[in-house]
Amino acid sequence: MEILKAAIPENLKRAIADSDVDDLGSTCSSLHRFFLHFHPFHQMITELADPKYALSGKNKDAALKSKQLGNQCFSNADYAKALDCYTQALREAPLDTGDMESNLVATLYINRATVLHKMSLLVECLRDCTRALQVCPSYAKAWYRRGKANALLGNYKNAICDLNVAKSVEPSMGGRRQIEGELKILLDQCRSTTAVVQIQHKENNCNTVGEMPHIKLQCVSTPDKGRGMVSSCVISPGSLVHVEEPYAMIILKQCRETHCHYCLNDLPADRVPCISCSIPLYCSHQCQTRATGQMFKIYPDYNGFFKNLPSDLGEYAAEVIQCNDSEQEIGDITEHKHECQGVHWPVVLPSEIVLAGRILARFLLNSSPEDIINFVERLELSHCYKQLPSESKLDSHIYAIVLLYCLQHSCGTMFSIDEVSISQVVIIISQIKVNCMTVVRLKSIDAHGSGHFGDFPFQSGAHSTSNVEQVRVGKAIYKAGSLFNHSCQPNVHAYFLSRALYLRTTNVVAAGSQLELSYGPQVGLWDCKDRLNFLKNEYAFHCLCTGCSEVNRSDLVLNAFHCVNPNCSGAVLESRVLDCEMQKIKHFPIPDHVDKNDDIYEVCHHVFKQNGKSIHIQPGYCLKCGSYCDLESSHAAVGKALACITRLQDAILSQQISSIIISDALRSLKLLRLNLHAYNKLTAEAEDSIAQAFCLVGELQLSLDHCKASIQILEKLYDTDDIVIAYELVKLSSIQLSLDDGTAVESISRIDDIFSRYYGLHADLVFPYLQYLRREVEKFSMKALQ
Ligand SMILES: C[S@@+](CC[C@H](N)C(=O)[O-])C[C@H]1O[C@@H](n2cnc3c(N)ncnc32)[C@H](O)[C@@H]1O
Repeated sequence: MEILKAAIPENLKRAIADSDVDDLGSTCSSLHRFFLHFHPFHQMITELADPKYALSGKNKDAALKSKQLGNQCFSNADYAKALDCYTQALREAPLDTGDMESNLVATLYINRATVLHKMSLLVECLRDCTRALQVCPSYAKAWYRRGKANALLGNYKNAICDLNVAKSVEPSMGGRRQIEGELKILLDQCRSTTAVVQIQHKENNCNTVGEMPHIKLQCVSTPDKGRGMVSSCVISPGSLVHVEEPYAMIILKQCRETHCHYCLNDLPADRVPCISCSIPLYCSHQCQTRATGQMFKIYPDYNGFFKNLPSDLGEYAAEVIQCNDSEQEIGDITEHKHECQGVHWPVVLPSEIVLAGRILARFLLNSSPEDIINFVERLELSHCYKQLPSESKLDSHIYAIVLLYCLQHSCGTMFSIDEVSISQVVIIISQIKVNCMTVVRLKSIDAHGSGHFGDFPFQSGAHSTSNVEQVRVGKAIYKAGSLFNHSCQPNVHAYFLSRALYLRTTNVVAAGSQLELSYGPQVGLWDCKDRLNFLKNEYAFHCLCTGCSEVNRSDLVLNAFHCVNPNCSGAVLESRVLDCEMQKIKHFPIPDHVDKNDDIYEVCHHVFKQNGKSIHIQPGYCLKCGSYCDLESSHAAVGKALACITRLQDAILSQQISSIIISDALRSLKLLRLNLHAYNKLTAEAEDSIAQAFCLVGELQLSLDHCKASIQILEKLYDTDDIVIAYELVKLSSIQLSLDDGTAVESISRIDDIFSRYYGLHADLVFPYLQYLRREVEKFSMKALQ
């Protein structure tokens, strides 16, 4: 890409840098003309899109090599490695090798099932057996392995059926005898138990709870933020106001090996590869089918096989093999289909560009190629082309042309590549910048660094804090979701279940007020200046929300220094923050109305003694008492203290905490408290690190004290019932539980309240750790009763 960029003539680069939407026809056709005569461009497109260079295609030899490696690892009892090798082999193996009796894919599924069995992952083992049977229904070993897994799961009747089918299709006498022996044992076990009988064939399913929004929202035009969403009635906190499936979605590159490429949930151990290329991995055949439109089925007619079995067994076998097929519904998304030939471009191009390709492919699915002229208009998304920096305008021109050529190779000649189609894609790329949502998942992670999405991170009594982390897993365009504007003091919370976007109110929303979510920055997270810069760089707009236009305490104190007067609670600001805050202070409506108990009065009373618009304050002067503070020496002291805290954080990461490092950190904390405002976020972060360190060395009471100190500061920066506080309370409660401290009950009840307001009925699905916390509360109640 850099070669292309460097070769573009300067005057063309300038024209693109200065261009507005109306100029796109001319800039796009000039750049296109230039590339058509530039040999490296054609070479690049060939390497990206020609199936001849498809290194990510299926490859039987590579699959056999990976299989052999897997067999070696299995013999050495290295099951984790064997699992990886067989999965890799499944990624590489072509499905239809023509040989139904010893189909490579079926063999690989059974090899992997054997490993999963050894690892005690029986449900996963069962699913792999079923997959092997879907490719090769007469595979005796697969029925046998399935029977063994079902028996261990207590599904005795199914296990008996599996082994009976295995016996019917097993060609060797010795094999049949072995199965008979197993059957005898099973029949005895079955007689002595009243086991639950259930055909265990279900694939992984995407979790959802069927809650639907009941409130009707309207899209209105606003004077300062364009279109926005409002409700005509009052909405109470915790109400679900919007649910939507994405128009297009893409997994982030760093999650390709860990999350399903369709639903973005965690990949299970029995992950399923794409049928036609070696790139995506899915959590189930259901997701794979929805992403590619290809059914996992090569056996055209199972009936011949079923007919040879006794009728009851035939019915059973049919149900096992065909169950997933009947549940398949292929929507019109199939977003990987046009990328699925093992060619390079979907792997190499940035995620946003591949997402633009998915949007275009979906549009073309329901429209004729000439409609490309209306592509942007029909999508009805706002864009920011004019506001983009020069470099981004050039990049979007280059990527639009490259993407269109790649798509043309992959989809056939469905549209002509000219100034119209190129400028439409340039705008789509700028629409993605403004409208794309980052899909995140909550993860609980313990202080030792091991992460858990679904499980509970530690056993009660272990010394560990449990942190909540948000992990970015994908990017998506939600057409209606894009109509919600941003606020740094949002009244709506966005979260994702599988692919769906859920929006829930967190506060009371008055009738006619806008429903606004946060695009990332929030009051309490960063100060106003940082939020404005972030939104300008990432989304190309100047934020006009209440948080950025009206004075609030959090922005005044988050990065503030301490007044020289030790008893004064006033904030002292450096020029970077003061410039931004002064604008807000000058427009603060009625200073007389600031109540003495008001939290703003607490930190900047002096300012309001001055006269409205003529207010003048210098950096370094206390906003409450007017005293001067030498910020240079404060900066030096804070810098030294922070270096010590960073050393502590490194020691936590490498688990090399010494008493010297902790003592240094405690001295640094004192320095921070002396020099920084009492609600400065850096102090909260230092308190938090010290709490973690004390926890790791088993000093739980000290850990608890510092964790509480950190939360007390954060409660001043955020609302006390903000979700961020709930995440911090998760840490606090984990320490309280380790100490067997009954106040954990109060923390957990606060966590529960906040989570149900932010996630409603989905709280346990989004963060399963809550169930563990509630069980601990029950234990406390039981103890109290004894
Ligand atoms: C995802 S769109 C939201 C819907 C948009 N207002 C529309 O008319 O389509 C994001 C765009 O809305 C506008 N916007 C959203 N929140 C804003 C805010 N807090 N301040 C100013 N403009 C905002 C900006 O133009 C931004 O690029």
